[in-house]
Amino acid sequence: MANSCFEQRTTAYGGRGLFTTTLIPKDTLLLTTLPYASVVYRRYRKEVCAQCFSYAYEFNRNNWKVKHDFDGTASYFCTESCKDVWQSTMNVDNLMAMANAALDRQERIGQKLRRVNDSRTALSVPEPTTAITNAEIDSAWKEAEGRSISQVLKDPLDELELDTARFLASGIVRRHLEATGTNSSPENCTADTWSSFLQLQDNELVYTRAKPYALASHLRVYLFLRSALWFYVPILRPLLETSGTVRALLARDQGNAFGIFEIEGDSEMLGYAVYNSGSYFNHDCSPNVRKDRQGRSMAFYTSREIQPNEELCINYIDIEDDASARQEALAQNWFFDCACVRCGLE
Ligand SMILES: C[S@@+](CC[C@H](N)C(=O)[O-])C[C@H]1O[C@@H](n2cnc3c(N)ncnc32)[C@H](O)[C@@H]1O
Repeated sequence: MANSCFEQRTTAYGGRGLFTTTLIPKDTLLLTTLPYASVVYRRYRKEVCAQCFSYAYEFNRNNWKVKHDFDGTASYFCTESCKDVWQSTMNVDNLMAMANAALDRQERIGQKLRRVNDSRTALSVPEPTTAITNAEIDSAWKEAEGRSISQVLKDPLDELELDTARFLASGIVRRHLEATGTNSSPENCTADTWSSFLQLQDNELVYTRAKPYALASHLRVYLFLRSALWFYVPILRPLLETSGTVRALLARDQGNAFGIFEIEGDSEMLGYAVYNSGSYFNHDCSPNVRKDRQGRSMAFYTSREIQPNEELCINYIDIEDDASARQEALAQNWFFDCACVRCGLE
């Protein structure tokens, strides 16, 4: 749900931001948005509802009992109605269930191979250096695309890479449903589109320069995902034969995704999601907007009265910390120097 009391403009410090067009009272709902792509970490698969992200622990339960089983891979739900919504949105034609089962199967194959072969798959990536260029990144992806699809990685993915593969699968399925017009359910109609996803800031170069080792990891995830889905979910092949969709998802996941935290404690991170229209809120160490996860949706409210033409900002990090700790956290995890007024004054 968008609200006409604010609009997107270019900020003075670079990039786009959201600005008010009128005075907005405190506690006004500015936006409610659904994820374009998301993942519940696999270790929480039984405890977090795959549809509404409810955490069983917060309901004094060990796990959820409503299951959708496909080929030995189960998704868990807090209620039958959440399962029904998931079926009619993400799991149209059983696609998400097939993709998750294919990834689990591929993981088991990798684990078996590890027992007989301890070497790592050699990939052509540039030497880790802060001077990595777009051309070098392009050529590493091209080389990966040229690999045989049936070549199985010699070394299994780690837990983080497997969760990344699941995040990518959700984005690929969403893009497929949109492209084939199979997304007529109300949730899919209100969720953002692939073209709005592509408008998000692309952080591939800045991220690869900050964490050069991540490129090899991303290539491995692409090869794993491609061979897993190629044979078991062939309808998704057009989105996998080149790396374009996977690369676009990875480039925008970094720096735009929101953690899915438990509602009460806000300490346990259960997964993450990209909410396209929520990604235009810049960070401020004295924010005027708070975010509030409501099930699968993310809602944004004003936390004070806001004058016309003020920028609307949330906080990406803990704002109780002192200036140097805040700047360090933003540089390390978000790769930018904070341009907010508070940082300028402290
Ligand atoms: C989630 S995006 C926000 C929207 C973004 N400005 C855009 O044009 O798409 C986060 C990016 O916005 C910029 N940004 C956000 N808050 C900032 C701040 N306080 N100071 C400087 N740059 C900021 C950084 O480039 C950061 O990587």
